[in-house]
Amino acid sequence: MQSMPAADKPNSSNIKLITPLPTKGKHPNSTESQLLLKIRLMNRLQNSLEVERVLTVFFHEIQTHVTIHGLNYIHKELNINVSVGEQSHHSCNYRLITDNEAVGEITFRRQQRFQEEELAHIESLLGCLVYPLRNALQYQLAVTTALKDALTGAGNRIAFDNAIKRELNICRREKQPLSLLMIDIDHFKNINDSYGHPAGDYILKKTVDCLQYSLRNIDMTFRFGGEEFVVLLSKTDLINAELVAERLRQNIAAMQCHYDGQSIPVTISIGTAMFGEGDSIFCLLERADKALYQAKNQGRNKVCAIA
Ligand SMILES: Nc1nc2c(ncn2[C@@H]2O[C@H](COP(=O)(O)OP(=O)(O)OP(=O)(O)O)[C@@H](O)[C@H]2O)c(=O)[nH]1
Repeated sequence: MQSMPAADKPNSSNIKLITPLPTKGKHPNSTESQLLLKIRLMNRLQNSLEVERVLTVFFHEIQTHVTIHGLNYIHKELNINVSVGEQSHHSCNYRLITDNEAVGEITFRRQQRFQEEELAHIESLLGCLVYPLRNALQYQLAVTTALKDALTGAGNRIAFDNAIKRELNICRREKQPLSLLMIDIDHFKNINDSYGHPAGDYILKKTVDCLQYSLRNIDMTFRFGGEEFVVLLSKTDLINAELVAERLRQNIAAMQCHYDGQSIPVTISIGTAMFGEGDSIFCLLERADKALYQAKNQGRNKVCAIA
């Protein structure tokens, strides 16, 4: 593990020093007690493959040796940001690297300034965190990848099946509306035929980027098949779903797509449906599909809804 040393702010008094583990008659800072402490910590850290859980365990364990009020962890590439405890005035941060692999950045916060002895203790305990954290990151990456469409980055069918079950439960329990958009790129075969398959792939990616950019963070986009996508709009009734669908339609039509020096016009058709009482997932999808069929029949680049 390599670490980037702390950047701390001006001191205040009343510094709480490290409280080592009680040991049987030995000096707490002896190598043996340090080793036991690390073994215990590593055992605890290896109990989970969830990044947040690993960090929470580390936060609670480290607290018994060094006073820490808050911990923040960031992995930019994986878009992970975890905070445990409270924000405080003084901080020290470390960049974690193992086997040439970046494992993110961790910041410890507290109200009093960190002392050199404490920083050394934190650094030595961080050595126990790096591998369990790396394993948790790899697990999270594997799970996320398994639920994504490799080409576009949208959720795949497995992700959709999971999401719709979860959203339906929430919608029933909280008596909130739930709407679904079935989206299809118009004349996509012509795009492939006229500009080539790689251009078609590029359009699929651009379309998903534009859909996601145009939606709220909580809305979910899934690739259903070839050039067909589904958007789940939680807590959204049919009227608002139509407004969202119309915004998506307009944004896609205004999207600039250039491939190999050629400009490619793209439009989508959208079928909209809302989950009703006693509805099944199958019925909801069927209504959205019917609405999409109507949009195609009405000349494409259209939004249709079925209540
Ligand atoms: N480039 C590319 N093309 C794909 C992919 N998956 C499916 N397709 C193509 O998408 C096209 C879909 O064509 P159709 O189902 O006839 O639909 P369409 O041409 O969009 O016509 P309408 O939906 O009626 O407007 C087919 O030519 C498929 O080969 C993919 O991952 N990449």
